[in-house]
Amino acid sequence: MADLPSTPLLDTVDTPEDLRKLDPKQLRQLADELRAETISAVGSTGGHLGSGLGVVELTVAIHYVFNTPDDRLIWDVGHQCYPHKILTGRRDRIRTLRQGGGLSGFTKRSESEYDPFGAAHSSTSISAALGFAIANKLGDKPGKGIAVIGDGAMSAGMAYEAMNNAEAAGNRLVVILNDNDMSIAPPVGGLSAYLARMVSSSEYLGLRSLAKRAIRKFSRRLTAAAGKTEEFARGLVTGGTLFEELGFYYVGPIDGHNLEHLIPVLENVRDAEDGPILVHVVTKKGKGYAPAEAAADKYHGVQKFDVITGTQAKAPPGPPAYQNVFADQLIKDAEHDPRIVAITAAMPSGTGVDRFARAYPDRTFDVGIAEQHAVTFAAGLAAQGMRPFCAIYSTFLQRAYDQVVHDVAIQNLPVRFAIDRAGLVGADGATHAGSFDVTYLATLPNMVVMAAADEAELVHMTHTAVLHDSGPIALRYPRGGGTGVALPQVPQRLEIGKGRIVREGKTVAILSLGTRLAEALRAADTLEAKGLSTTVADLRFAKPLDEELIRRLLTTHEVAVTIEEGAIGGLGAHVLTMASDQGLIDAGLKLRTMRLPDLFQDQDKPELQYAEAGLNAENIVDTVLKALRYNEAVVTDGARA
Ligand SMILES: Cc1ncc(C[n+]2csc(CCOP(=O)(O)OP(=O)(O)O)c2C)c(N)n1
Ligand SMILES: CC(=O)[C@@H](O)[C@H](O)COP(=O)(O)O
Ligand SMILES: [Mg+2]
Repeated sequence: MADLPSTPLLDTVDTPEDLRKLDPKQLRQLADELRAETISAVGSTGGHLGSGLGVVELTVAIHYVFNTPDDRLIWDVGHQCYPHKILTGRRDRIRTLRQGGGLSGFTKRSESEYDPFGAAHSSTSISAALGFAIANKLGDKPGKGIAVIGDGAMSAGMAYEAMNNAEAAGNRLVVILNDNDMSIAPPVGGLSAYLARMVSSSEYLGLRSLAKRAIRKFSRRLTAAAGKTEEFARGLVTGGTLFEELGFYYVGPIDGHNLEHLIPVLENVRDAEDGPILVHVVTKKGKGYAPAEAAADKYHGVQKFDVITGTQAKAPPGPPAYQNVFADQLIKDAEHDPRIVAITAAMPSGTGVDRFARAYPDRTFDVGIAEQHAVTFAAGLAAQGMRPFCAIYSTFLQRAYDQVVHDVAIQNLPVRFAIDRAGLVGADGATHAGSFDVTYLATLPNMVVMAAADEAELVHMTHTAVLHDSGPIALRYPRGGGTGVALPQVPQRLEIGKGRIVREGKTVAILSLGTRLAEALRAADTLEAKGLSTTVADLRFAKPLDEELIRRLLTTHEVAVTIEEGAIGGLGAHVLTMASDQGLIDAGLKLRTMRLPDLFQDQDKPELQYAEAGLNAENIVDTVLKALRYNEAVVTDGARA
């Protein structure tokens, strides 16, 4: 393990109360030590780094100036909150970040009173902070709502819905816009260009013009306070802003790494009688760590790394990642079909859309963090005869559900949903798990839902989706690398609603959807060894079901088990409904469904998460044996209990 950094001042600070006892002159040293500790911790765990490094000074300043936890501090997304965790009583566990049983990589209410609101999906902070502010106002309790939101997160509609409604909070609401001119990838769109213009065109005002302007903007108290400090003067920009039009007092742009600017400005904002106030802070993603500052992604999310060199641990060479298999097939299809376009909502590399963009820049659209818009935009494209692929993580597509139903499914428009990160995702935990897409999509009329069992299947499904023009279609696949099967040279067009038999048996039927197929096959080996002849089917489609195949399996086997990487209400529920509707269980068939448990699973290694979920080969065997009321010992002898 690398040497731990020397942090004599940070060692004296366990909570913000300790921090607030320091002399302002000590804060620079504290920030430097906090940064070193953050780098050291993430070096040993991996995780989100660049965003946290960019808000080290801001974290120190906010806790120094405001009265947390009574002032309710909400970090948007929460991926930048590691320095905050270190300062709020969790330093002793900071090297457990994102590990099983350890600290979450995001803010989490159950972890600390300094995390008043859990996050991980973006752009919720202003709404939540407004809720806290209004509740305190109505309850006559002290405490503001403070939202820290990034420029990337500011691209989502929710942020504007909240600002549009914020006036009632008055000075109880403070929004700090952390503008580092980066999302996960470089930011896109008009808002980003607007912020860039504001930053590049701003001039620091002299004290006199500040006074004039401040009289116009703020109450007398704030004006008087502001007049005392040249630093505050530097923080105000001339001219109206979009935020002012929305009813906020705008302060900024401010250098977010300069504590001598930040502290007085935040003190004035804290003491302002009017509001709500938006403070525009300019920071650098990856600040203070050369390898991060130099990286194209500013070290947004990293593997464990060597702190001295910044070299990240390399994953051992293995099969290609699912998102790249998807993108590469789409690129091949797009060669012959100019109607194919790809859409990402601020996740170009995670979804493989960056590869598509390199091949077809004009046919690629990064819409920013705007999943709802992405889906309706795709619906418009589809209605006009294009073949749009909306590549969105399962968890983030949740946000666009109404658009999926209302704009796509009801109109039966051929939008293609490439649903990445389906199933359990590991270190990001419950907020990012792709547990619900089969449930929420397969319930919709017109929708076709496919799940790839391996990367070869993903090639076929991508190609099938390209050619499916009669309505919406979704293909889902997990995070990470494939199974290592050979990729097909020629992709097949799959027949919609038709599964395949992978292994034929007589007594037990395992009906698998998605990448649990490998576990189903392992289970079949064990069952065969116990004398139970086992069929394994890869259903491929959760909707429409292959009713013919399912009926055959359910009527010719003694026990049937469905298995999937999704929550209740998915494949199992649909098979059960079909079996019940068609009277297939009346004659005594033993039908069992295996799916994710009805709880939000915390972060861990994916294989341990699946073991905890009870979706491994051993669990399948166990389910079958229990269904057949076999006694293991008797089974081994080949006799029935
Ligand atoms: C609804 C939603 N979509 C996508 C993401 C994935 N995501 C996490 S952080 C991030 C970039 C955020 O950029 P910004 O708010 O500027 O914060 P920074 O990382 O620059 O500090 C994205 C796209 C998410 N968390 N939530
Ligand atoms: C914070 C956030 O939402 C993303 O950074 C997410 O952690 C990315 O996950 P992947 O690593 O699966 O792309
Ligand atoms: Mg940003």
